[in-house]
Amino acid sequence: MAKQASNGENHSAAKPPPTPSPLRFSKFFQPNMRILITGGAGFIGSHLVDKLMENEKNEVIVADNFFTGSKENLKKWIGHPRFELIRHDVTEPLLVEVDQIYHLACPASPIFYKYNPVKTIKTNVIGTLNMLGLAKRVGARILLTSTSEVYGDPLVHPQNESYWGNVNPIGVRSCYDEGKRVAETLMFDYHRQHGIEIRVARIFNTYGPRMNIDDGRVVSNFIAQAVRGEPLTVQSPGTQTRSFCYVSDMVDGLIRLMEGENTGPINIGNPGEFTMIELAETVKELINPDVEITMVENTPDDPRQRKPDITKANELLGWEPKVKLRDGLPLMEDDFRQRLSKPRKN
Ligand SMILES: NC(=O)c1ccc[n+]([C@@H]2O[C@H](COP(=O)([O-])OP(=O)(O)OC[C@H]3O[C@@H](n4cnc5c(N)ncnc54)[C@H](O)[C@@H]3O)[C@@H](O)[C@H]2O)c1
Ligand SMILES: O=C(O)[C@H]1O[C@H](OP(=O)(O)OP(=O)(O)OC[C@H]2O[C@@H](n3ccc(=O)[nH]c3=O)[C@H](O)[C@@H]2O)[C@H](O)[C@@H](O)[C@@H]1O
Repeated sequence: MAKQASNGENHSAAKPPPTPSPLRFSKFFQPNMRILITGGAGFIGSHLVDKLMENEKNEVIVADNFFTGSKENLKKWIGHPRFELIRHDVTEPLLVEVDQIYHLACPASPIFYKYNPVKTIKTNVIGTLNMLGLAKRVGARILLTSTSEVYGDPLVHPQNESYWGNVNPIGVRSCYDEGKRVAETLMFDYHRQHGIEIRVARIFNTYGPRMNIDDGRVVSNFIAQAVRGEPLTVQSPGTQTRSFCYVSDMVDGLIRLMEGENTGPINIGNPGEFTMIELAETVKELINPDVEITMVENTPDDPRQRKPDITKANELLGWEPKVKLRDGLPLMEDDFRQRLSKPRKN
């Protein structure tokens, strides 16, 4: 019987996990790990694919509906014998035989998740139910990429995993933050009721190459604006804070969580905290000192502060972020300059 993971709380009612797929016992079985990544054509997902494909024992299957992701992000793997790409919407059931599921599928930028909020809810709830059903059928371990948005506009700072959050259930962000909260509930109910091996990561603002140029999130907006020579749009009041994690650190944390023995939820993020004005000033200094910083209107329910307490990730996964914001921004600038055809002036 597989060892039960722990989040430090009492889940003694958890049933043992179902036995793995009979294919694992077939005489043709290769000792490879077959891994499904939903949302693998997106920003974080495609970096996760790159890292998992480095291990020759891994076979990777990506299922993505290309709403915010693209084949371009995966072009180096298309045609590779250990890689498969499926156009699939997770709100529909998926029948594949896998050992692990990284469940990332969900639009992440506020402009995209608010574009079709009902679809965002369906993706979080029905999509997560479908992936849990798949995990149950084949005995796979499943990791959900939840979010710091489950803490809402937090009244506890920095946020640790035991904080239950301050979320508006009927606001314009609810499709995403309440959707992820239900997704977490489903994960733990499948764990307790069916013995599914689960992992829940609460990801804090992540940035890096391959973010959509017009993604709408703050780091990609400021870098695209600086490279184009346009004003950096700080949404008022500009004193709101975020903590930014470079994508390679994030991928390392997600893999450690999947491979470790703890269910989570575990915060994965970089505790370096910046106001949006500080971020704009840093981008201006590093990328284009000639651009202006302009104040624009904000959107409703924007969290006023956000910073992860990563004690748990540190103690349970031996994880901490390595890339500082000042080192990560130039790496992202290179990628944006290339895609925008705006080389550096010497
Ligand atoms: N980037 C961050 O700062 C951040 C922070 C917290 C949580 N997360 C979570 O991490 C995951 C990945 O985020 P990202 O930044 O890479 O976003 P992204 O938008 O780049 O990637 C999401 C991917 O999911 C796909 N997708 C969306 N709906 C789908 C559906 N119904 N069926 C199949 N595929 C679908 C998209 O096409 C895209 O490829 C998301 O679950 C997000 O909620 C990200
Ligand atoms: O990390 C998280 O948990 C969540 O964080 C983000 O949500 P948010 O922090 O609102 O991300 P942004 O849209 O990048 O906004 C960050 C801050 O920058 C500000 N902002 C945004 C864009 C801009 O051009 N200017 C600007 O000042 C916003 O008002 C906000 O205060 C992501 O979009 C979610 O996918 C993710 O789940």
